[in-house]
Amino acid sequence: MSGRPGTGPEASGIPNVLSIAGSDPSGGAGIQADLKSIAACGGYGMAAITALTAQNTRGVTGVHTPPAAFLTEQLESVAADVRLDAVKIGMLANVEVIRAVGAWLEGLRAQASAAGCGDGGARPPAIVLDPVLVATSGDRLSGSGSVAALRRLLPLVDLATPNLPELAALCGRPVATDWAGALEQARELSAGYGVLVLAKGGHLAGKECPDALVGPEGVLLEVPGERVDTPNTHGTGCSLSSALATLFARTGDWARALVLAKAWLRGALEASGQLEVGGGHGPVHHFAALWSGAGVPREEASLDTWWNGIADLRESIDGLGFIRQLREGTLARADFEHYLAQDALYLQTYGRVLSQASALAPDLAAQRFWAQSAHGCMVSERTLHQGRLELADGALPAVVPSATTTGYLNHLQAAAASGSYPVLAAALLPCFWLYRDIGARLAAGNRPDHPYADWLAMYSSPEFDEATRQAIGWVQAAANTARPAELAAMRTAFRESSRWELEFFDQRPEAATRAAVPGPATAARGS
Ligand SMILES: Nc1ncnc2c1ncn2[C@@H]1O[C@H](COP(=O)(O)OP(=O)(O)O)[C@@H](O)[C@H]1O
Ligand SMILES: Cc1ncc(COP(=O)(O)OP(=O)(O)O)c(N)n1
Repeated sequence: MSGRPGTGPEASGIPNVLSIAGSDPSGGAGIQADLKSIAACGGYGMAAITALTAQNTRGVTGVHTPPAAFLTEQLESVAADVRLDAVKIGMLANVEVIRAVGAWLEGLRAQASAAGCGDGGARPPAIVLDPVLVATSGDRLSGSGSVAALRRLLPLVDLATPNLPELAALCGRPVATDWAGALEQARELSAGYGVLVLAKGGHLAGKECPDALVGPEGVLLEVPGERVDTPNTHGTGCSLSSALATLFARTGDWARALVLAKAWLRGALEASGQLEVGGGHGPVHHFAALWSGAGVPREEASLDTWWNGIADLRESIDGLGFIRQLREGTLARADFEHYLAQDALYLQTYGRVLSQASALAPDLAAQRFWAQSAHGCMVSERTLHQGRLELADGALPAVVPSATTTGYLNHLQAAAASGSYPVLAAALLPCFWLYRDIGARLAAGNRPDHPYADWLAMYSSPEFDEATRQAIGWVQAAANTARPAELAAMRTAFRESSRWELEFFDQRPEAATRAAVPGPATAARGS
């Protein structure tokens, strides 16, 4: 999913990104949203205005469209002077305007091929088309005949980002009612017009909000996402498409740009309540991350990137006989009890380390989260283990910690001893995230007569899901403001804990017997 070779900013590393879009005077959508998004994502933003709208967070009351020839004049003026690394196209109010943009794009292409693209000559910018037809409020933003004209624009762009109604209109089909239907329409559009398509889940019903890059053969990358519970979704399409254009210009890869843009937009949606703008669908908080000190989206600070970076370990965990047998309910009781005994030993020290994260936390809310997690670990999970292992309250299983249990706990205690809250939080996260991930798949095999039904239910419960979501949020917040060396240490700690999780699931009873070496974990357990 890389772009054309060489596309991207020159020496400064700051790409020049042009938005060709309408004006939203309330600032949440159109060129205003685009310029904020481009700046928030690390680009230099420019805007050629296609139309003036009179609108606010409740709706659109008027549209004024200047002559298409004047748009062409704006585009030619900017392009004659400024190197364009990416272009985002938004609201094009009528067929004449769409044709003017199409003619300008063809001119750019012709210039690039005449100059010998790739040989040090002018390169065409990456083009993102957000085919705006109707605003969130339901008001039309493009006139009749626009759909056919937009279809002719598609082969001239690199990526199209229609929402579900726009996708359906471009395909000439009814609006998709589920994600599978949306992906199929996106594939059809991609194959029909030779363009990469971003299928967007914003208009789906339900708590999931996925997006997917789709090519002529089907899905290239799907990025899942939970729906943020907010009315402030005005301009999400404009913001995402300009963020994508900017981040593609910075990374040269659509998949990497999407992962970063989606995480950034999520933060902007979550922080939208901090703004007090209008009484309808308010804007997202484009600068939430920037103003919090996190800076522009960085791949190395994105937890989605970390998660993708442990795909090999996750695959290995999924492939373990232990996990398969646990799901099927065929795991031998002795094996399960061995695992539980080691887990009980692990959790006692893990609870202490969670308490240390609370002690190191930078603010009261984070302090409370880690303290509650320590409490949850010590009470609920120990209760489950004690019940299954038939232990008296507070008693530990009469086994020695395995080399794996000891090694994992040593790693966590070393993170705590480093005194760095971000590093410790990162080290603690896989025990939430990997369990939630595995728990969701294990839960699919759960049934009332499953021998380990209560255990499977705990790790797929809404409470554990929520705790994991919050843990991810706290670690992401810490990563956002971490300096490069600390960020690298966080990522190493996260991967190392994930590797220990794999080993923990893979340990065998005989390995534990061999490895009865008391280490620091044992000492901590006894105190
Ligand atoms: N409530 C929400 N929570 C999380 N992401 C959302 C939410 N609403 C929209 N999005 C995301 O915003 C982007 C724009 O989506 P969509 O609403 O489908 O397009 P448009 O704004 O063009 O109508 C997509 O990445 C989508 O997943
Ligand atoms: C001037 C202008 N352009 C585009 C839109 C539609 O914006 P979009 O990002 O698709 O967001 P929604 O408002 O539909 O969520 C607009 N309203 N005004």
